[in-house]
Amino acid sequence: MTSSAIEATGLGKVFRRRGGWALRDCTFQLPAGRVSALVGPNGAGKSTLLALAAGLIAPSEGTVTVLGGHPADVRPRIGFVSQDKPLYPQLTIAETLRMGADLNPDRWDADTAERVAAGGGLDLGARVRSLSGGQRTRVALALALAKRPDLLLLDEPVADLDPLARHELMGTLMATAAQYGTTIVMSSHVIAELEESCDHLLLIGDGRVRLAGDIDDLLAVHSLITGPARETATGADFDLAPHTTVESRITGRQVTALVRPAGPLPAGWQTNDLSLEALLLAHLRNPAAPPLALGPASASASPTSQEATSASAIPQEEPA
Ligand SMILES: Nc1ncnc2c1ncn2[C@@H]1O[C@H](COP(=O)(O)OP(=O)(O)OP(=O)(O)O)[C@@H](O)[C@H]1O
Repeated sequence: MTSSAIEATGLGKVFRRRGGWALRDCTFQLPAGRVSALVGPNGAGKSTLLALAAGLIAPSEGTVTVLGGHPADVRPRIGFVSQDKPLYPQLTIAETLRMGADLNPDRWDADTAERVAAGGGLDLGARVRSLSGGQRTRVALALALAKRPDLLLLDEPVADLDPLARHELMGTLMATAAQYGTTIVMSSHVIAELEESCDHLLLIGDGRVRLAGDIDDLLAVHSLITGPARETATGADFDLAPHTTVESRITGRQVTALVRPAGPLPAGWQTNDLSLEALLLAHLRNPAAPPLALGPASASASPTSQEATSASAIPQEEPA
């Protein structure tokens, strides 16, 4: 069975001044040694979730266990790159890296720190305050990677990098994960990027878990289907019961739908290729679609497409 790097139970966070829940009733497990994508619309609670896992803020309710312990106790084993990448503006890059080495004497990888920071032609003597947003990101990633963390939490890590830097640093991240078995959890709005690098998904919306599981398993339990609409006195219609419909659209006499099949599809319906992007966009467009969390059992044993169409392959479907 896959062990968990992050395990949350009923996790919630409310920021008192505003009074609203940034995160509510989140229960999920993110597997160790894998690369997980954290996705959700603006304000969904992704940064809040990563800050809770990094031990920077405390939950208002529920618990989060990280690397088997309390986040604050395992902080030396966590690398965290937050969205605002806080660095000391008056220090040079070289001084920043020295500070990283001083703070992490037992784990520091000076070669990695210099290689990542100096990539893209950056002068290590430059002051942090003179750096562009993307250059600061490079320094923040150098600090996080040089710590040789067991868990890397990255909040939109490449959003402000140019295409070459993005390619280079994503390659470095993936190589690190492969070489050291580092668990990576990264939030991003760029689905194509996540599709290339991640094998596990956590989609949150409105502070709650909407979709969780191995990406291959999640794709296997959904089908993008097209079929004929019925002519009725009031217009075109269709009935996809007993399948769970995430999204449907009628164009002329044809219906296109993303469903979680609960058995064989109706005669005359075709199944089309489903990409991660199509799966995510359909869930993002339909926040009322029933949430689905595939547990670790399905992560270690991917369902075949036939098993995936049976109700038993959809273990934790909940009402919307
Ligand atoms: N320090 C804070 N004080 C008050 N409210 C906060 C604070 N941090 C976050 N929030 C609120 O919590 C909710 C979730 O915010 P969060 O930054 O976690 O979302 P996000 O998914 O990371 O969004 P984005 O994709 O825009 O970065 C939002 O409504 C936000 O306004």
